[in-house]
Amino acid sequence: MDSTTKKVRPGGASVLDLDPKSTVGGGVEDAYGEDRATEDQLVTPWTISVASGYSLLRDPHHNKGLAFTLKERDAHYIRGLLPPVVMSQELQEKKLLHNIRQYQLPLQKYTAMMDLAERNERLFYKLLIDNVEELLPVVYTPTVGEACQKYGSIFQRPQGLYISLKEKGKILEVLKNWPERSIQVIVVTDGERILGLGDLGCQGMGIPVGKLALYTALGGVRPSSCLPITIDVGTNNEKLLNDEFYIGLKQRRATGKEYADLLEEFMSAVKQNYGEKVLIQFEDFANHNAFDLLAKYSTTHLVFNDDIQGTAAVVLAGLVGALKLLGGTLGDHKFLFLGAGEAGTGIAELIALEMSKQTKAPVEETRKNIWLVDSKGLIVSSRKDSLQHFKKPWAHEHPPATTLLDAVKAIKPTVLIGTSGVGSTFTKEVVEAMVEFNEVSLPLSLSLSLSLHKPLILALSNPTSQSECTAEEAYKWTQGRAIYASGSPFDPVEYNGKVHVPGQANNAYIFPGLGLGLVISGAIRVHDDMLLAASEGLAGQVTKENCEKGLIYPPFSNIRKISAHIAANVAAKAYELGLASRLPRPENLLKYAESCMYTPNYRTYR
Ligand SMILES: NC(=O)C1=CN([C@@H]2O[C@H](COP(=O)(O)OP(=O)(O)OC[C@H]3O[C@@H](n4cnc5c(N)ncnc54)[C@H](OP(=O)(O)O)[C@@H]3O)[C@@H](O)[C@H]2O)C=CC1
Ligand SMILES: CC(=O)C(=O)O
Ligand SMILES: [Mg+2]
Repeated sequence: MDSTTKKVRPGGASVLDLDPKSTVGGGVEDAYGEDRATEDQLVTPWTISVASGYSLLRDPHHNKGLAFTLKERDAHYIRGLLPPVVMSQELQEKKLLHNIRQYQLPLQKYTAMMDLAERNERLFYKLLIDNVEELLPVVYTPTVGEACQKYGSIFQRPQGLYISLKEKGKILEVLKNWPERSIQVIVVTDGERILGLGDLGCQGMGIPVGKLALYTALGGVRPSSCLPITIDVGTNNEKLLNDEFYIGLKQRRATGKEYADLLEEFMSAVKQNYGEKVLIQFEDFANHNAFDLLAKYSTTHLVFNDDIQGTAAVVLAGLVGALKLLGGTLGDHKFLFLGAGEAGTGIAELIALEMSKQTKAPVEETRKNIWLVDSKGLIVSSRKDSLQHFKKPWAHEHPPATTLLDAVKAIKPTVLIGTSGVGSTFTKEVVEAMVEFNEVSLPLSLSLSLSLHKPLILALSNPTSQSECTAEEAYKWTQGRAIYASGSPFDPVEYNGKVHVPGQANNAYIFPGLGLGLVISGAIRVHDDMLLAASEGLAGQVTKENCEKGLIYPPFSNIRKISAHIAANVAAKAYELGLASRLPRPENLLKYAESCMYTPNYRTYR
């Protein structure tokens, strides 16, 4: 396509014919009823291209395949380009689901879904939304992990923007090459810590693509306003460096000033190109960059780190859900983490903050109920000098413990949380120890003494291969007593005649609704209280019926409703804090959030 030419469809309609119906993103509906950028946003070299005929069938944003009516086929020059049948979107969906179910391998299903997204965007989202529990594991964890590992060989077409060291000095130009102008959410990775799979370099692109698919499907953010970006500063993955088919820069990772300068140019270019209300979600950066980037840009940009903050909000909501089963308050519990990186310390800090709000005790006090273990053992004060800054607040006075089992025996936690990225680390001995002392130590109130027989075990590491223990192991080793949730999904487990349904503690519950709330309120900064608001929004959706089934999270099948509640809570907090720029404040934020959500049903083309 000639990007400098305004395209006019054969019928004569051009961008000037558009019906200027305003939308949340400040866009308008185009001649097909799709949301596009307004004319004043269309600074050269962008134009709106209005496809018709053959090219319309190849435009995933507008293509409806066999669902084009005969009238539409005439009006848009596609009669004869399709077989004669006209099929409803529902029937197309049924056919595709049937096809996808025929594939044996998850990666085949993933590829089929991605092909569909590239062919017919609305059908992709309809299929995903209507079958979210079945298809989430296909487009997201665990399959997206395998897709990233094989990303170079799977994909023919780019699904996002690649910004490498070669683009230094030209990042603004690169952003302008993206065909959509009205961007509201960017998910960016540098591929250094992809799930628990390590450094996958440029192949990490599967993660921003997957996360943004969930922004749309789960949170209702328009697909055209989502932009996946991978920053390629090299990779330290020897296998990739030696792979002749590797798609990224074949050099070791840039660090220090070179890295910081590229990121600085990127962040400035984003703000310059899209304004200050574009949300930038940092995803799967290694912790030696993640904390610094968040600290540096959270005062100047609308940024959040999903691994540190989104995960924290989802886990806090799960704990509130678990308290409905266990009784007591957060302060009655003792938490032990395996893994003291982004997820571990992020969750720990939000729990401490919430406890501090509840008890009015200083956060330095509430942190004392929370303990973390890293690759060198329990984090204690005698290690303080050699600890990274994000671990230091957790270095309590205590004798050292080298193994997790020793730490569990010493600390006697009621809640065990895995955020290490290493699979099978919650061994039988560790899990049995959790049961043992939860039975014998009844230190707290009488109301808790009975319920503490249920240890809470969260194995958050992704993908499934890195899970600290499986659902089956957790239920078996605790004789069915554990309350268990994992980062990647597990099937229900039957133990001693009872079916146990594991929860999925994944930040996918939070970021789509959080992002929607930020977008609809025109928030200019992310504040910790918004994370608490998001977490409350999720926890509030756990019903009595869920509790009776032992669930600490509501089912993903309700996720659009859940996201709307999270968005409303986050937006309300943004207004309360004076960080919302969309004025006047809508009176009913829940209704407003719902009304803003993208729905993938086909539109009738004029
Ligand atoms: N469920 C969800 O929603 C989410 C899950 N995650 C998952 O959590 C995992 C960790 O992510 P993240 O926190 O960002 O990673 P980080 O690299 O920031 O942290 C990993 C931590 O685990 C520790 N660790 C590594 N190996 C061991 C070991 N054998 N024994 C004890 N500790 C160990 C590391 O120790 P040291 O510091 O000494 O190196 C580090 O503290 C990943 O698998 C990721 O997929 C992440 C975000 C969200
Ligand atoms: C879920 C997620 O963000 C992670 O595993 O990194
Ligand atoms: Mg992540």
